[in-house]
Amino acid sequence: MSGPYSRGVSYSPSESFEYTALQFATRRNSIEQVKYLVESGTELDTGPDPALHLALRKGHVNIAIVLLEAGANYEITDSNGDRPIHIACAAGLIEVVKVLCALGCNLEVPTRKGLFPLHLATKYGHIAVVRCLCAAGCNIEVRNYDNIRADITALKYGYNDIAELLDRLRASGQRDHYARQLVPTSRPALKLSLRLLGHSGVGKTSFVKSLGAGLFSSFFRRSSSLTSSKSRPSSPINSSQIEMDVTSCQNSLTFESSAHHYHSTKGIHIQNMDVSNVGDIVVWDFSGQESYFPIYHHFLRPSAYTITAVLFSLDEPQSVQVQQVCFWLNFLLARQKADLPFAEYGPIILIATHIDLTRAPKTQHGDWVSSDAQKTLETVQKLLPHIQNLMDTVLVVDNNVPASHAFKQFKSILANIKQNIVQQTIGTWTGLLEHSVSWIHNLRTEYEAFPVLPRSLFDDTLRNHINLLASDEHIQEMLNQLQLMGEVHCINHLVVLNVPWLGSQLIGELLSHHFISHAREIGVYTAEDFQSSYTQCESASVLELLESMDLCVQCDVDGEIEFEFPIYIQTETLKGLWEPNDTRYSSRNATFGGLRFYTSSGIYYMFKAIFCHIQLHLRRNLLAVYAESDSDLFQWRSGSKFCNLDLEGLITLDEDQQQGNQYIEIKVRGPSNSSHCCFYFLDNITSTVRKAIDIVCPGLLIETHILSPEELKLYADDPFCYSPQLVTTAIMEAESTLDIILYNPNTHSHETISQMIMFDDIDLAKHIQWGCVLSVHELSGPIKLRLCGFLDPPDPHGRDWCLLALRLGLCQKKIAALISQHSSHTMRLLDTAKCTIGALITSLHELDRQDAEELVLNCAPIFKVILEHVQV
Ligand SMILES: Nc1nc2c(ncn2[C@@H]2O[C@H](COP(=O)(O)OP(=O)(O)OP(=O)(O)O)[C@@H](O)[C@H]2O)c(=O)[nH]1
Repeated sequence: MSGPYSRGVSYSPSESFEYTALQFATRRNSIEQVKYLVESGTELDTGPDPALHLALRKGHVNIAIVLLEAGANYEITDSNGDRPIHIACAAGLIEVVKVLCALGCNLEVPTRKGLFPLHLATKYGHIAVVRCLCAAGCNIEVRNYDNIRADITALKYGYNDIAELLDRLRASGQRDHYARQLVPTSRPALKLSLRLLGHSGVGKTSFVKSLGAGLFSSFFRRSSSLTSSKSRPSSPINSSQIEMDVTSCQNSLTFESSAHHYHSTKGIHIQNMDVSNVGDIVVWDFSGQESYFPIYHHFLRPSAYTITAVLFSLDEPQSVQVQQVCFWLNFLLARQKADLPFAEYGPIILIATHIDLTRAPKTQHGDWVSSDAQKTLETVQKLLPHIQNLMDTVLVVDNNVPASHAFKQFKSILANIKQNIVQQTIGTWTGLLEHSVSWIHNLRTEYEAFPVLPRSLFDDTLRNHINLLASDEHIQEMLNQLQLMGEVHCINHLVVLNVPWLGSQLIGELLSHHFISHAREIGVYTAEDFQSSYTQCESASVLELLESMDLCVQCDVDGEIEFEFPIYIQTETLKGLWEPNDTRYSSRNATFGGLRFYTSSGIYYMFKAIFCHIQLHLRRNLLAVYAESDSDLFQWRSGSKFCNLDLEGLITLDEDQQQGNQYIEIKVRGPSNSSHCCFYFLDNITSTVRKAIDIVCPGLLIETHILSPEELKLYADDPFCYSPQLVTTAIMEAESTLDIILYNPNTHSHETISQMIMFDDIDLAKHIQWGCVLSVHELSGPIKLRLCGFLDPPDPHGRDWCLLALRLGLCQKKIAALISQHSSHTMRLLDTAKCTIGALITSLHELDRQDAEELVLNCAPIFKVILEHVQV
């Protein structure tokens, strides 16, 4: 064995001993077998080299932990005279050291050579292990058989950081204090967050002001509103355009910024607020202005400690209210991974504002009654049945009357939520967290000009000022808590110390309509150019932060460093980008192919906020994958052209006038006999686009439609799109996939599946796996979530998850095991069922669940590309 095992604790396993099944399984790293043997009660500590020691020698951490949890003896030595703690410390197996310390293992025993666990960790430079041992109370004064302390060992082997740590621990005499700080207390760590979403002008900021208003200021707000009510903003939705039937796919959501007569929120306004009867909460007021949407995903992660309020104005027609609410619920859902337990997503409440501008009646107690608000809630519930955490109540407010019953009701809802989740937070509050809150406060002053620290500097500073023994995990856990409390915001390797500054000053300015309209048309800046446009902070630091937020990408253009900001690109479509008369692609055998991404029905206007991220990832892809080859990427507003040798790809954001929805189109073309290259080229672009969508909107449902290659070749303005439902149904019904032909109503001709997907090269079939033969486990989280919405509620004819489970071949016992109070039955079924997507579609069809069947047909992958090692 190489590495520290052989050097640190020299080891020669006893040859004469015959291994047990457990030892064999351990050596082979077969965790399943180890678990099986442990569960069947096998002897754990047999022989001179017990399984636990063997696992550690081999570095099989998971097996070692299984054995420890099963009760393996951790205080015995192996044939070499080493205990598990010796082997783990020498090898730096921090996870095992943590478990051993938690079990109370003896840390003051030397190896045969007289090295203590602390000496071993020190000798091999494992500072995390040293911290863990010190926090667990090991003796830092202990000397080995040569009378040498561990800090001297550290110096001898060149680990000055460890030597300094041990020195400081000895000098400060604070070791016990540090250790105590890391222990969770029974104090709840809860600080509720309130997020407000909604179109511009619906009254989010006014709601927050009223929520925070005391009795005296309530009077003031009321009287000032009476004088200002005439200056209510014109709605950002042009009502005259809107004649929407919410059941149809036509829609008219618009975000055109009108000249507001009020002070519209810039970016995200984040503030701490002390709400009477609730306590401290953090309020996140998200501006309704569209230019800020591209960064909201950073701040809309799921959290059980957050309530999200979606506001709408009763002054709008009801169809517009429904459409706006659906937009924001879909917006939120799209930005949250769909695979967490329901309890991880905080509740969502609808708030109807501007009731005072309607003719709604009041009760005798002076409370408003609005059947419109109730109708909007009910319609939304019907349209989006899968949103499980939408509260069954809608609050009706006149934002100018903070003392009204509605605000009291909202406060009591907040207090209830807080009460319900307070138990979950027990065990998260530590002395480290407590000290950090005030420390960060001071740090903010120190870094006032630019309150951002790289994570490594943050960790070092925290250890130097607060706790020398805090491990990376302690700090991570503490940062998670601080982030929930709105004290910091972590983006990749950066820690932002002042979150309100990030939301309002930085983002609020750089993504404001004003800044964007004055930005450079081509969206490219050098650091100096950027500095002259944004003078508030030093440009290098800001650019680093913006790059980690995926707002810009750094490029080296002939030795000069430039930053491309897709969000600022305003250049209109370049002429001559996709010329039919380009001779390379005009021969009869030239190759064409493409597809469109649509959002699933009922979800509108999601792509605009994502498209700048797609452009950013296309640039990164070019730099990472195609840097060496003859490639180029041209980008303009709503489009990119990617060229590699003779292949060309066009990626655009377009709007379907008929459907009233946006889509992303990707098409590629190549010269004669380039099918193979085109196929992988298209796959590379498609994967890059999907990656960007998944990063921004991991919960978004996407449909992939295939464009008619024949019409692409003819440069048709609006080529026919074969829907995923059409293609997958044909694949499932066909005897042989390659025989499939589909009718194109535009050209009145037929196209084969090979033409549509494989650039007419049948050989490529071996690089494809059809979607219907993939396992159901490959269905994306959002599809599964929708299926839960369809199949969880009991069906009057029994056509729900239960019958589906029967059809998928599960026995009664297994079906009974799917029933759970805490998670969706359908989700559990989809996670356990061992069947293909095709079998699921067939079963749903047989069950006559057209809704669920269509969903899977439309959103499941049509095919998956098996990647080759050598690509274009
Ligand atoms: N009459 C009446 N006016 C309201 C009500 N709520 C808000 N307003 C007015 O509507 C205007 C816009 O309100 P804001 O609270 O700033 O809107 P917002 O949702 O924060 O808008 P953005 O910051 O642009 O996203 C202001 O002039 C408010 O005084 C309400 O319930 N009744």
